[in-house]
Amino acid sequence: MIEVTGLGRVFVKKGRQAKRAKQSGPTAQDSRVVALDGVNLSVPEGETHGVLGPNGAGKTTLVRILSTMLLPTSGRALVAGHDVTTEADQVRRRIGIVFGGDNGLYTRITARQNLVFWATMYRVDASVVKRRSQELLERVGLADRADEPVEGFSRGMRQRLHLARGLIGDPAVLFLDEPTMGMDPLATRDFRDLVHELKAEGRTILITTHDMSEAEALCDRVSLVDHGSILVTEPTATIGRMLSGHDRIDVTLREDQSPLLSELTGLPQVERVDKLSEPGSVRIHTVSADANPVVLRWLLDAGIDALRTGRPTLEEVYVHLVGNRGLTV
Ligand SMILES: Nc1ncnc2c1ncn2[C@@H]1O[C@H](COP(=O)(O)OP(=O)(O)OP(=O)(O)O)[C@@H](O)[C@H]1O
Repeated sequence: MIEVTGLGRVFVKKGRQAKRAKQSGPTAQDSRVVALDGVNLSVPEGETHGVLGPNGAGKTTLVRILSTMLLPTSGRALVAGHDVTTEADQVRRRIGIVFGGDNGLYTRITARQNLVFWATMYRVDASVVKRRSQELLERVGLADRADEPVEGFSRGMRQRLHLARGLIGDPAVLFLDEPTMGMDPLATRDFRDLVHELKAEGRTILITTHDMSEAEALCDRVSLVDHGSILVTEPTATIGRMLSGHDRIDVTLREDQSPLLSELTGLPQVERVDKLSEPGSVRIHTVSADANPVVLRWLLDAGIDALRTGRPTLEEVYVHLVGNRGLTV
């Protein structure tokens, strides 16, 4: 549904931006910014795909190119079978875009008027505009506020209206750029439920986020992006496997077992042992998945049976590859 091959985007800083770069010293002299650098990505129909990365990684640039708002400087991207550069009109008819923040809503007019306006922009057939607007207002829980000006809406309500706006053209592909940024936990939960419903309808969804729990809750697969490149694309559920040398076992030691700690740390199959916040609990990082059975046997023989094994989480993989820049958990 989304096929990206060798996609690149270089920005050339102009005017004051370029002058500032030149003044900042020899390393900053280059006025070119490589926002995307040879990105390859394939998102099949019906998948919810997360694009994660720190500020400036290139996430928004990717979404802007895929939604035909920005031209790439190299490479190619197909969305719903159409080229974003040469068939932009065809692409636009099949996509919906939801950006976080306030862009794209007219606050002095009502929620319903916003939808009717955007329906016209999306060339939705006049005979269905009224019905579809009402359906969407109901769907996002705004039917009872539909005829109030948007300026009185909370952040969560605005974001739900954004989603309704993104759905006005009944899109096969939906782009969500930081959709729950700044929302409170309840509004976030409702918004995620809506995204689940859209996924169940078979829509393809590309979502950018800093939020690991959001990616884990919504995405079938994730791509980690940094400095304009995709570092890894993996199923969310199994991404921990890629840190194969980082399997871990959590154990809780009774007080009389604490002398075993130094023996445990000295085992050749153990990479390191970290204290956890719970008293007596430690996390054992083994040197490889193969080492786990040996360490587990040792623990059981030593009478330590309060234990849990696990793979690294998405957050741990992110921190391993990107560092903790831009992380929200
Ligand atoms: N119009 C522009 N002119 C110059 N540089 C730009 C422009 N738009 C983006 N950039 C640069 O391209 C790089 C990628 O930016 P982009 O907005 O895609 O990152 P992002 O991953 O979406 O970051 P954030 O999480 O902060 O939204 C950054 O270095 C940014 O400064």
